[in-house]
Amino acid sequence: MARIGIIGSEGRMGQAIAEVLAGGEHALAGGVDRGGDVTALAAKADALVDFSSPSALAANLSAARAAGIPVLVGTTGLEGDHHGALDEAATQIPVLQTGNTSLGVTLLAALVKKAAAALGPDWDVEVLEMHHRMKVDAPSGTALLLGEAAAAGREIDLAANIESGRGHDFGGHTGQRSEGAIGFAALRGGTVAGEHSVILAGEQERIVLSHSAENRAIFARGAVRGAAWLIGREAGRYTMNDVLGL
Ligand SMILES: NC(=O)C1=CN([C@@H]2O[C@H](COP(=O)(O)OP(=O)(O)OC[C@H]3O[C@@H](n4cnc5c(N)ncnc54)[C@H](OP(=O)(O)O)[C@@H]3O)[C@@H](O)[C@H]2O)C=CC1
Ligand SMILES: O=C(O)C1=N[C@H](C(=O)O)C[C@H](O)C1
Repeated sequence: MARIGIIGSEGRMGQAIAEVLAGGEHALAGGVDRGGDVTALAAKADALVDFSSPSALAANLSAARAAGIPVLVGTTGLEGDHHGALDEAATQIPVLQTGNTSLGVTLLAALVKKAAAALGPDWDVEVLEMHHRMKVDAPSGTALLLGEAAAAGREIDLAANIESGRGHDFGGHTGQRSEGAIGFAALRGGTVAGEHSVILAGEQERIVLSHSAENRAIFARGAVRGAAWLIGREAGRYTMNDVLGL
């Protein structure tokens, strides 16, 4: 039995993770939110899960390092310096950061990579996502993860090939699609837990690979499984593929 500490415990994901812990084999070590003492939480936990805010990441990583325990970071909207901090922390403790902890999306990313590699650059790739009205970052972490998978399949750099926000300024004339681009579109509304589609559009045919999250329990179960799996591992950066043996 592992003791899991939740950062962002009063949030939507924090509450979903606490529910999974209440009905499962691992225990809740405690939780913190904005202004809480993450160092004290880390001292009584075997692993931390962080579903809070990018601005909290540095303090959360410091607390995990000081306690010598692993951390699974599910927070999205991370930028380059956040990934630098994750790499740095991973020299000392096991770290897993992912935009989506579900089994379904982890498998979907593997399928997208395979499809993009097999179809080649003549097939245009567009990533479409929809989430609830409260979501603050776009594109979603999952959309970026799927875009990375397509880019890896094509052996190109995602950052250099992103095309997003077409028409968002209502300018009207956006120009043609850039050759080889990986496009992103984000919709927000209602209570949608998470919808993602990767559209591969070729000449006269189209493949759509999709995932629908019916509720947050799928992310919460993956987060608990991932955090427990990290305990006792060597320092380093891990992925959900490692956890699931994919
Ligand atoms: N990887 C995955 O599988 C998934 C990732 N996510 C991501 O997880 C994150 C949280 O999502 P969600 O639960 O819906 O968001 P919520 O806004 O519901 O919850 C975030 C929680 O974090 C707290 N928080 C904010 N700042 C800090 C801080 N500095 N230190 C500690 N706690 C803080 C908030 O407190 P307060 O209200 O006081 O600000 C709130 O309780 C998002 O980035 C989301 O995209 C979501 C689902 C799945
Ligand atoms: O904020 C959310 O709700 C979600 N965030 C993650 C993301 O950004 O992809 C995962 C999931 O789609 C729900």
